[in-house]
Amino acid sequence: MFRKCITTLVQNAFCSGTSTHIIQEICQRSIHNTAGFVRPPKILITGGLGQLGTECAKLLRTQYGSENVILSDIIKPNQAAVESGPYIFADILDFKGLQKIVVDHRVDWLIHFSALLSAVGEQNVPLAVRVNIEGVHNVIELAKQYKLRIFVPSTIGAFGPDSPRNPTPNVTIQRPRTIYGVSKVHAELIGEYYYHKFGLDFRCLRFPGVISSDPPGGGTTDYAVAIFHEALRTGKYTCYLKPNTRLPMMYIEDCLRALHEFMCAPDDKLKRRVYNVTAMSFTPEELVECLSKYIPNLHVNYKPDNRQLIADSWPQVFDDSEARRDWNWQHKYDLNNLVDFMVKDVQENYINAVNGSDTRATIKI
Ligand SMILES: NC(=O)C1=CN([C@@H]2O[C@H](COP(=O)(O)OP(=O)(O)OC[C@H]3O[C@@H](n4cnc5c(N)ncnc54)[C@H](O)[C@@H]3O)[C@@H](O)[C@H]2O)C=CC1
Ligand SMILES: CC(=O)[C@H](N)C(=O)O
Repeated sequence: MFRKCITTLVQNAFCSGTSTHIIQEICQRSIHNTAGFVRPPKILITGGLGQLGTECAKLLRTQYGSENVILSDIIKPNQAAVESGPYIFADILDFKGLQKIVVDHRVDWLIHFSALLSAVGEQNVPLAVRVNIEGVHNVIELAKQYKLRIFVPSTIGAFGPDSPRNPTPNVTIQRPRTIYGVSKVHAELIGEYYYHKFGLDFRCLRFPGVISSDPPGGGTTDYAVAIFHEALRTGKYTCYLKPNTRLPMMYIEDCLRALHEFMCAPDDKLKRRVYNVTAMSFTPEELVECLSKYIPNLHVNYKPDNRQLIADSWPQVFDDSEARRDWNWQHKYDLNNLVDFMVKDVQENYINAVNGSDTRATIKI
């Protein structure tokens, strides 16, 4: 089906004189074997039951078919995850186990989401070293051996107190002070090294705080998700960052579209293997002001904890002009429509589904 579709698209594109970049894009998104057979890529997502993985699988399954996107993690999936497509156990620290999956499922693309985020990483440094550094060694080596295209996300957390913070360009001083940041700089550099040394098709985007209604995994930017759940449930929220802490952020839909567009971008468009991407920057008090339009009596107080130190060392405004220039990255969501979408999503899928009306704040939708 996909093969037919691609062939027709390519033929139509040629017949109608469609520009070569569309033909190139179609070709980038499909796999050719020696007989010229065209099929969709088989994609393995590691850490697939986390905040980004589940949504990423949904997007890629609509593009390439459910059976072509394999979700993996070390945690027990819920019913929805099992029903939505293939799910398998894969521990990122088990090289042979990963090797078997790649071979058995004839994987072409690897999207590597397994990680310990910034706040939980500080609480268990040895585990963060293993999962975030050893895990990256495993997937990079695997991708080299089996000639996979590999995506590894990096983060604003790959910068530190010596980096310029407003704006933070693509190439500048990094020197992060969290194990999470150190592990992400390591991933960026080893990926670039494998690209130059072995021709590995390594692709990496540095994401800002990603906002979705799914529970976040223990990062410094989590307040921007938690506030929706708490405020819509109780009308109150206690924020662990100071009200004026500015951080770059992005709505999940933009984040995953960036990932997909970047994975499909023709190689000759990419001047780097690692790009900054972002959509907006805001502070907790700016988010609260926006959210107050939906929850007029919203009460937020501020009790900064050790995540404040981390946030104070991160970029405030992220410069993603190189991604915009090279592969035409464009965000869609700003603060206002992000809040609009989040309020509806959390209200419909979490609050209404779980709570009785007595515990809910008064919402104006
Ligand atoms: N969520 C965000 O705001 C941002 C995320 N990122 C990156 O995106 C990736 C995904 O992030 P999230 O989904 O938010 O993280 P998450 O914490 O929600 O999910 C990470 C997943 O990794 C899995 N994992 C842990 N140890 C593992 C192991 N030994 N083997 C296999 N899987 C294991 C966990 O079970 C979890 O499901 C991470 O690499 C993160 O650094 C980058 C920037 C921002
Ligand atoms: C920005 C990130 O990488 C993540 N959300 C975190 O706060 O650790």
